Amino acid sequence: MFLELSRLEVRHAGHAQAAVQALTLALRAGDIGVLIGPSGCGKTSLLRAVAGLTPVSGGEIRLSGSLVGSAALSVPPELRRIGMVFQDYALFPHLSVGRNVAFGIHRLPRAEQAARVAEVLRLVGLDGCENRFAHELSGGQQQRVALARALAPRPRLMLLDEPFSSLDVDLRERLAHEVRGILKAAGTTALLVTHDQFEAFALGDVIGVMHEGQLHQWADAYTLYHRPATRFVADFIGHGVLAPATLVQRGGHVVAQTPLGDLVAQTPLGDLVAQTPLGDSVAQTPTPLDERSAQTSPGACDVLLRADDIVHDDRAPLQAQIMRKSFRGAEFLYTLRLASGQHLLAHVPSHHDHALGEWIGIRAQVDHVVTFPRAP
Ligand SMILES: Nc1ncnc2c1ncn2[C@@H]1O[C@H](COP(=O)(O)OP(=O)(O)OP(=O)(O)O)[C@@H](O)[C@H]1O
Repeated sequence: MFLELSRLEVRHAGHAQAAVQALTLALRAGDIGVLIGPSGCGKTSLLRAVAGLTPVSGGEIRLSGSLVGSAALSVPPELRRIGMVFQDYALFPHLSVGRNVAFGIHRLPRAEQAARVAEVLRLVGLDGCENRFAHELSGGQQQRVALARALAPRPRLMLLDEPFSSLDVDLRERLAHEVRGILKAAGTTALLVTHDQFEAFALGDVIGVMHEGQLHQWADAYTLYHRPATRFVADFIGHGVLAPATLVQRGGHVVAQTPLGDLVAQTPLGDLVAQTPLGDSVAQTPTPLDERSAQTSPGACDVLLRADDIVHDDRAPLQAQIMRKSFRGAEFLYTLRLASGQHLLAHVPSHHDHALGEWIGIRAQVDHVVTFPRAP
């Protein structure tokens, strides 16, 4: 592993609670890790600790196997060979693009500097822009210059803190894909912070969901979405609701009795099978992390029903009333209410444009049945 954080703790003066608490993760060389979570969950504190800009109060940070940060030892930021890109790109507006990019390599001989500047500008798709001024460039171009500047000294790790948040939505998504391509082409290991899950999905090989200083899950996007390890991850990633259900033993199976009918587990502690009108499909339960995690033993539980799990079907006997709808281009996100009062979310193709208050037929088509202990 290239970057290893073991039980990392970061405390800020005047705060009783640590901003980062006993956080452990590992990132392989060449991989892009993304940290995501609500405002104040400790993402920036973690990134700054890795950079050496904020002291570590407990645990360890290792780069390539060497200890660079702990409560007892802190390798200065300039010796960690880490490149950083921030939200506001912080370019020098009165300097040319070339001089901005050369900022971190001014000790190199001039010819080498110029060659490296040209090389990284080519990498970010701005070849030949050396003599333009930073203030003449668009926001997206400026952010690519910031990336080129951070890459120029050949850092062994890149840290990016909300690098796209000052850009408009369209540009953000395009740039997220571009930046992934650039980091991969440069072969750089990177850790990026964002609060936007689409950005995280577009960029990350591995994604960490943080909440109140703790890492709830560190996994690829598919696993986070389909096998959330905690209620918080289930709620934070994607659209869905946690609905009350009861797990009962029936035959050799555990059955989740849900507001949308029975979902059947193959074995008491094994994978779950969703019985759907299209046939049974095998689903997996999350890997339990701790007491907040998946429930597969009989009793009251909450089952995760994603907006994609609820299918609108005029012939379905189960009816739900449309409480709210938001147009998302190809589909609507409907907020529905069952006669029991239970709310659900459903993605429905946008040609099914029903009125608010209308009752529509729905059924469950659950590929991954995920259950958690009932909330107190
Ligand atoms: N320099 C500081 N001094 C004191 N407290 C701080 C400092 N920086 C952050 N904190 C506190 O630490 C906690 C985590 O903040 P942090 O900025 O790491 O979160 P974040 O997830 O990056 O948030 P955001 O998405 O809003 O940037 C917050 O409670 C914050 O108030």
